[in-house]
Amino acid sequence: MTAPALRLRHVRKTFDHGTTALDDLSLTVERGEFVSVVGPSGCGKSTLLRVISGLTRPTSGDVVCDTDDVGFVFQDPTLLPWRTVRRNVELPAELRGLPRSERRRRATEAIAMVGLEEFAGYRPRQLSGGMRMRVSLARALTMSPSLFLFDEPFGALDAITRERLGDELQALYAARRFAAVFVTHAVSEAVFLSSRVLVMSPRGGRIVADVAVPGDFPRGAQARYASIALEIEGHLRGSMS
Ligand SMILES: Nc1ncnc2c1ncn2[C@@H]1O[C@H](COP(=O)(O)OP(=O)(O)OP(=O)(O)O)[C@@H](O)[C@H]1O
Repeated sequence: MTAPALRLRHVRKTFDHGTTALDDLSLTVERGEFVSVVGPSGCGKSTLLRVISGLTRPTSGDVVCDTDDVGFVFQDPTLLPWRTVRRNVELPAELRGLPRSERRRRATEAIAMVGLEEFAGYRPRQLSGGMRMRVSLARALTMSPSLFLFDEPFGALDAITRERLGDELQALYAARRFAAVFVTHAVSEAVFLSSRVLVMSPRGGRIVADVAVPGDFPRGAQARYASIALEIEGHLRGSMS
């Protein structure tokens, strides 16, 4: 049996002033599994991603994750403004010391995957918000990580761009089958993209529901409105009452 992409066992994170952001949280994400995490603001979603990535140490519990094989995509695309699209996308390969020809090959492939071939020579300020997010996605794709961590990646975009990027991300997932932990406030987005949706409680950072989403990938647009979304909304409301 292959090892899962990620395993958390009884993870607790309590900050110095006493807030418990994660409380006895256990989670396994299998290879190739796309898991979304929804929950109200302040429930611990970002802390969960920080603990998984090793940026924050848990107060107790274990995290098993190969952090060298993880790609990050945040709400803020965090591009270097003085670099072109191509040079931004090349950055992870450059940091790993890959030869120039290999960096270029990987960047070309990743830029094509997000449909930005014509913009490879542009600087970030010349791009729209959606295009900058595509660059951020391409940058994460260059090292072909087996696990992606997404922190509200489409949260700052307008509704149409958000949907389009959701479609593109799903097409990438259908082709590459990486594992993912995708944090979002949007239940319809979570249902559309995921094989499983976790609902976190507003206080105390616990998982209160773990809902499998049926349906093969790629899915049609109507999958955003599947009845399972109502069930998840119900869990969310229940956790907040
Ligand atoms: N570095 C920190 N020091 C102290 N408290 C923190 C720190 N980071 C987060 N917290 C607290 O932990 C709790 C969970 O925060 P977290 O940012 O993980 O929530 P979230 O679900 O990602 O919120 P949002 O959806 O608004 O981004 C909050 O009460 C927050 O105030």
